[in-house]
Amino acid sequence: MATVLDGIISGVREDLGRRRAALPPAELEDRLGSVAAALDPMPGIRSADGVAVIAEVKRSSPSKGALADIPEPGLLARSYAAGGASVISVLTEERRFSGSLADLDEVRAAVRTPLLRKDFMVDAYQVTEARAHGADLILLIVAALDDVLLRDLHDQARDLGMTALIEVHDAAELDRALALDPVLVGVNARNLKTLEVDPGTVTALLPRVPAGVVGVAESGVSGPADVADYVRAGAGAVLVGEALVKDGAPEAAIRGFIDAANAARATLRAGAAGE
Ligand SMILES: O=C(O)c1ccccc1NCC(=O)[C@H](O)[C@H](O)COP(=O)(O)O
Repeated sequence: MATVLDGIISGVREDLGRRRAALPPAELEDRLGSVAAALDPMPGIRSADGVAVIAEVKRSSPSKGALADIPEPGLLARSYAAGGASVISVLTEERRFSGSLADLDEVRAAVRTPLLRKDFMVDAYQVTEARAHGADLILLIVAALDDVLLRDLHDQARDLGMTALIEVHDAAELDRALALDPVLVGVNARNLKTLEVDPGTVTALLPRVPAGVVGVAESGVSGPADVADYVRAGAGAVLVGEALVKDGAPEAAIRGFIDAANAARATLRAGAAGE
Protein backbone atom coordinates (compact mmCIF):
# COMPACT_ATOMS: atom_id res chain seq x y z
CA MET A 1 0.00 0.00 0.00
CA ALA A 2 1.31 3.46 -0.89
CA THR A 3 2.38 5.52 2.14
CA VAL A 4 2.20 9.28 2.72
CA LEU A 5 5.90 9.43 1.88
CA ASP A 6 5.29 7.59 -1.43
CA GLY A 7 2.57 10.10 -2.31
CA ILE A 8 4.79 13.08 -1.52
CA ILE A 9 7.64 11.65 -3.58
CA SER A 10 5.47 10.97 -6.58
CA GLY A 11 4.43 14.66 -6.62
CA VAL A 12 8.04 15.72 -6.10
CA ARG A 13 9.10 13.68 -9.15
CA GLU A 14 6.41 15.26 -11.33
CA ASP A 15 7.37 18.80 -10.27
CA LEU A 16 11.03 17.98 -10.78
CA GLY A 17 10.32 16.78 -14.33
CA ARG A 18 8.68 20.11 -15.09
CA ARG A 19 11.62 22.12 -13.73
CA ARG A 20 14.16 19.94 -15.54
CA ALA A 21 12.32 20.46 -18.84
CA ALA A 22 12.37 24.23 -18.27
CA LEU A 23 16.04 24.29 -17.23
CA PRO A 24 18.13 21.36 -18.52
CA PRO A 25 20.87 19.96 -16.23
CA ALA A 26 23.76 21.50 -18.22
CA GLU A 27 22.23 24.98 -17.92
CA LEU A 28 21.56 24.48 -14.22
CA GLU A 29 25.18 23.46 -13.70
CA ASP A 30 26.36 26.62 -15.48
CA ARG A 31 24.68 28.58 -12.69
CA LEU A 32 26.93 27.04 -10.05
CA GLY A 33 29.78 29.24 -11.27
CA SER A 34 28.05 32.40 -10.06
CA VAL A 35 27.06 31.18 -6.56
CA ALA A 36 29.16 31.93 -3.45
CA ALA A 37 30.91 28.88 -1.97
CA ALA A 38 28.83 26.80 0.43
CA LEU A 39 29.14 27.67 4.12
CA ASP A 40 30.31 24.93 6.49
CA PRO A 41 27.63 24.74 9.21
CA MET A 42 29.54 22.31 11.44
CA PRO A 43 31.78 24.73 13.39
CA GLY A 44 28.70 26.78 14.34
CA ILE A 45 26.66 23.68 15.18
CA ARG A 46 29.40 22.12 17.29
CA SER A 47 30.12 25.32 19.23
CA ALA A 48 26.48 26.39 19.69
CA ASP A 49 25.44 27.71 23.09
CA GLY A 50 23.45 24.87 24.74
CA VAL A 51 22.03 23.39 21.56
CA ALA A 52 22.20 24.25 17.87
CA VAL A 53 18.76 25.33 16.69
CA ILE A 54 17.80 24.54 13.10
CA ALA A 55 14.84 26.85 12.59
CA GLU A 56 12.44 25.97 9.80
CA VAL A 57 10.43 28.08 7.36
CA LYS A 58 7.30 25.92 7.04
CA ARG A 59 3.96 27.21 5.72
CA SER A 60 1.93 24.04 5.83
CA SER A 61 2.29 20.32 6.28
CA PRO A 62 0.48 17.09 5.42
CA SER A 63 -0.17 16.45 9.11
CA LYS A 64 -1.44 19.89 10.15
CA GLY A 65 -2.52 21.69 6.96
CA ALA A 66 -1.93 25.45 6.90
CA LEU A 67 0.39 26.67 9.66
CA ALA A 68 1.36 30.25 8.77
CA ASP A 69 1.22 32.50 5.68
CA ILE A 70 4.86 33.67 5.86
CA PRO A 71 4.51 36.35 3.16
CA GLU A 72 8.15 37.38 3.66
CA PRO A 73 10.32 34.35 4.43
CA GLY A 74 13.40 36.57 4.47
CA LEU A 75 12.00 38.54 7.43
CA LEU A 76 11.21 35.37 9.35
CA ALA A 77 14.72 34.10 8.63
CA ARG A 78 16.20 37.33 10.02
CA SER A 79 14.28 36.78 13.28
CA TYR A 80 15.60 33.23 13.41
CA ALA A 81 19.17 34.44 12.90
CA ALA A 82 18.75 37.18 15.52
CA GLY A 83 17.48 34.58 18.02
CA GLY A 84 20.65 32.55 17.54
CA ALA A 85 19.64 29.84 15.03
CA SER A 86 22.70 27.95 13.78
CA VAL A 87 21.00 26.84 10.56
CA ILE A 88 17.83 27.94 8.79
CA SER A 89 15.81 25.21 7.09
CA VAL A 90 13.62 26.16 4.14
CA LEU A 91 10.99 23.66 3.04
CA THR A 92 10.91 23.93 -0.75
CA GLU A 93 8.35 21.18 -1.49
CA GLU A 94 5.39 22.84 -3.20
CA ARG A 95 2.32 20.60 -3.05
CA ARG A 96 2.07 19.66 0.63
CA PHE A 97 4.31 22.24 2.31
CA SER A 98 3.57 25.31 0.12
CA GLY A 99 7.28 26.03 -0.21
CA SER A 100 9.40 26.91 -3.23
CA LEU A 101 12.90 27.59 -4.48
CA ALA A 102 11.87 31.26 -4.52
CA ASP A 103 11.59 31.03 -0.71
CA LEU A 104 15.14 29.69 -0.62
CA ASP A 105 16.30 32.61 -2.79
CA GLU A 106 14.60 35.15 -0.52
CA VAL A 107 16.05 33.64 2.63
CA ARG A 108 19.52 33.42 1.04
CA ALA A 109 19.35 37.11 0.18
CA ALA A 110 18.29 37.99 3.76
CA VAL A 111 20.77 36.11 5.99
CA ARG A 112 24.33 34.78 6.11
CA THR A 113 23.35 31.84 8.34
CA PRO A 114 23.89 28.38 6.77
CA LEU A 115 20.78 27.25 4.85
CA LEU A 116 19.27 23.79 4.61
CA ARG A 117 17.17 22.99 1.56
CA LYS A 118 14.53 20.75 3.16
CA ASP A 119 12.87 18.66 0.49
CA PHE A 120 12.44 15.08 -0.60
CA MET A 121 15.67 14.55 -2.51
CA VAL A 122 15.50 11.67 -4.97
CA ASP A 123 17.58 12.93 -7.90
CA ALA A 124 20.99 14.53 -8.49
CA TYR A 125 19.26 17.45 -10.22
CA GLN A 126 17.72 18.55 -6.90
CA VAL A 127 21.11 18.63 -5.19
CA THR A 128 22.58 20.80 -7.95
CA GLU A 129 19.48 22.96 -7.75
CA ALA A 130 19.89 23.36 -3.97
CA ARG A 131 23.46 24.63 -4.41
CA ALA A 132 22.51 26.86 -7.36
CA HIS A 133 19.94 28.54 -5.09
CA GLY A 134 22.48 29.10 -2.30
CA ALA A 135 21.77 26.16 0.04
CA ASP A 136 24.66 24.94 2.19
CA LEU A 137 22.97 21.76 3.41
CA ILE A 138 20.53 19.22 2.00
CA LEU A 139 18.30 16.69 3.72
CA LEU A 140 18.62 13.03 2.73
CA ILE A 141 15.79 10.84 4.07
CA VAL A 142 17.10 7.27 4.35
CA ALA A 143 13.57 5.82 4.07
CA ALA A 144 13.19 7.45 0.64
CA LEU A 145 16.43 6.19 -0.92
CA ASP A 146 18.17 2.92 -1.68
CA ASP A 147 21.79 2.59 -0.55
CA VAL A 148 23.28 3.39 -3.98
CA LEU A 149 21.28 6.59 -4.46
CA LEU A 150 21.79 7.60 -0.82
CA ARG A 151 25.56 7.36 -1.26
CA ASP A 152 25.53 9.06 -4.68
CA LEU A 153 23.55 12.06 -3.40
CA HIS A 154 25.67 12.22 -0.26
CA ASP A 155 28.89 12.21 -2.34
CA GLN A 156 27.48 14.78 -4.75
CA ALA A 157 26.63 17.12 -1.88
CA ARG A 158 30.15 16.73 -0.46
CA ASP A 159 31.72 17.38 -3.88
CA LEU A 160 29.70 20.61 -4.08
CA GLY A 161 31.05 21.64 -0.65
CA MET A 162 27.70 21.02 1.01
CA THR A 163 26.78 19.16 4.20
CA ALA A 164 24.10 16.45 4.28
CA LEU A 165 21.69 15.99 7.15
CA ILE A 166 20.86 12.28 6.99
CA GLU A 167 17.42 11.55 8.44
CA VAL A 168 16.49 8.24 10.08
CA HIS A 169 13.51 6.76 11.93
CA ASP A 170 14.76 3.45 13.27
CA ALA A 171 17.88 1.45 14.11
CA ALA A 172 18.19 -0.17 10.66
CA GLU A 173 18.07 3.24 8.96
CA LEU A 174 20.60 4.57 11.47
CA ASP A 175 23.01 1.77 10.50
CA ARG A 176 22.56 2.69 6.81
CA ALA A 177 23.20 6.35 7.63
CA LEU A 178 26.33 5.59 9.67
CA ALA A 179 27.80 3.60 6.75
CA LEU A 180 28.20 6.96 4.97
CA ASP A 181 30.52 8.31 7.68
CA PRO A 182 28.20 11.30 8.16
CA VAL A 183 28.73 14.42 10.28
CA LEU A 184 25.06 15.19 10.93
CA VAL A 185 22.36 12.58 11.58
CA GLY A 186 18.76 13.55 12.31
CA VAL A 187 16.28 11.31 14.09
CA ASN A 188 12.77 12.31 13.11
CA ALA A 189 10.06 11.79 15.73
CA ARG A 190 7.49 11.95 12.92
CA ASN A 191 6.71 8.60 11.37
CA LEU A 192 6.53 9.43 7.67
CA LYS A 193 4.13 6.55 7.04
CA THR A 194 1.52 7.40 9.69
CA LEU A 195 2.53 11.04 10.43
CA GLU A 196 2.34 10.28 14.15
CA VAL A 197 4.92 12.11 16.26
CA ASP A 198 6.61 10.04 18.96
CA PRO A 199 9.48 11.80 20.78
CA GLY A 200 10.37 8.36 22.18
CA THR A 201 11.79 7.48 18.75
CA VAL A 202 14.30 10.31 19.15
CA THR A 203 15.21 9.63 22.78
CA ALA A 204 15.68 5.91 22.01
CA LEU A 205 17.87 6.37 18.92
CA LEU A 206 19.98 9.44 19.73
CA PRO A 207 22.13 7.61 22.30
CA ARG A 208 23.18 5.26 19.45
CA VAL A 209 24.63 8.14 17.39
CA PRO A 210 28.41 7.88 17.85
CA ALA A 211 30.52 10.60 19.44
CA GLY A 212 31.82 12.93 16.76
CA VAL A 213 28.56 12.78 14.79
CA VAL A 214 26.07 15.51 15.74
CA GLY A 215 22.63 14.06 16.51
CA VAL A 216 19.72 16.24 15.46
CA ALA A 217 16.30 15.81 17.11
CA GLU A 218 13.66 16.53 14.46
CA SER A 219 9.95 17.26 14.98
CA GLY A 220 7.80 17.32 18.08
CA VAL A 221 9.23 20.40 19.77
CA SER A 222 6.34 22.48 21.06
CA GLY A 223 8.27 24.30 23.77
CA PRO A 224 11.46 24.53 25.87
CA ALA A 225 10.65 21.39 27.90
CA ASP A 226 10.80 19.27 24.72
CA VAL A 227 14.18 20.77 23.84
CA ALA A 228 15.45 19.91 27.34
CA ASP A 229 14.25 16.30 26.91
CA TYR A 230 16.03 15.98 23.57
CA VAL A 231 19.26 17.49 24.96
CA ARG A 232 19.16 15.03 27.88
CA ALA A 233 18.93 12.23 25.27
CA GLY A 234 22.07 13.51 23.53
CA ALA A 235 20.83 15.97 20.90
CA GLY A 236 23.45 18.43 19.71
CA ALA A 237 20.83 20.15 17.56
CA VAL A 238 17.05 20.44 17.35
CA LEU A 239 15.08 21.06 14.17
CA VAL A 240 11.91 23.06 14.85
CA GLY A 241 9.22 24.16 12.40
CA GLU A 242 5.62 24.47 13.54
CA ALA A 243 6.30 25.89 17.02
CA LEU A 244 8.40 28.71 15.53
CA VAL A 245 6.21 29.67 12.57
CA LYS A 246 3.17 29.84 14.85
CA ASP A 247 4.95 31.81 17.57
CA GLY A 248 4.49 35.58 17.26
CA ALA A 249 8.00 36.07 18.67
CA PRO A 250 10.27 33.43 17.11
CA GLU A 251 13.45 35.24 18.13
CA ALA A 252 12.52 34.99 21.83
CA ALA A 253 11.28 31.42 21.34
CA ILE A 254 14.71 30.35 20.02
CA ARG A 255 16.40 32.03 22.98
CA GLY A 256 14.02 30.11 25.26
CA PHE A 257 15.07 26.83 23.60
CA ILE A 258 18.74 27.68 24.11
CA ASP A 259 18.17 28.60 27.77
CA ALA A 260 16.30 25.32 28.34
CA ALA A 261 19.16 23.40 26.72
CA ASN A 262 21.72 25.12 28.94
CA ALA A 263 19.65 24.37 32.05
CA ALA A 264 19.38 20.70 31.02
CA ARG A 265 23.14 20.51 30.47
CA ALA A 266 23.81 22.09 33.89
CA THR A 267 21.59 19.45 35.53
CA LEU A 268 23.40 16.67 33.62
CA ARG A 269 26.78 18.04 34.72
CA ALA A 270 25.65 18.29 38.34
CA GLY A 271 24.36 14.71 38.20
CA ALA A 272 27.65 13.47 36.75
CA ALA A 273 29.57 15.30 39.49
CA GLY A 274 27.35 13.62 42.11
CA GLU A 275 25.93 16.91 43.41
O1 LIG B 1 5.39 17.93 8.95
C1 LIG B 1 4.78 17.00 8.40
O2 LIG B 1 3.55 16.82 8.51
C2 LIG B 1 5.52 16.04 7.51
C3 LIG B 1 4.81 15.04 6.86
C4 LIG B 1 5.45 14.16 6.03
C5 LIG B 1 6.81 14.25 5.81
C6 LIG B 1 7.54 15.25 6.46
C7 LIG B 1 6.91 16.13 7.30
N1 LIG B 1 7.59 17.13 7.94
C8 LIG B 1 8.96 17.41 7.69
C9 LIG B 1 9.71 17.52 8.95
O3 LIG B 1 10.52 16.68 9.20
C10 LIG B 1 9.40 18.66 9.84
O4 LIG B 1 9.06 19.77 9.06
C11 LIG B 1 10.52 19.09 10.77
O5 LIG B 1 11.09 18.03 11.44
C12 LIG B 1 9.94 20.09 11.80
O6 LIG B 1 8.88 19.49 12.50
P1 LIG B 1 7.91 20.33 13.44
O7 LIG B 1 8.78 21.13 14.39
O8 LIG B 1 7.11 19.31 14.19
O9 LIG B 1 7.11 21.19 12.56
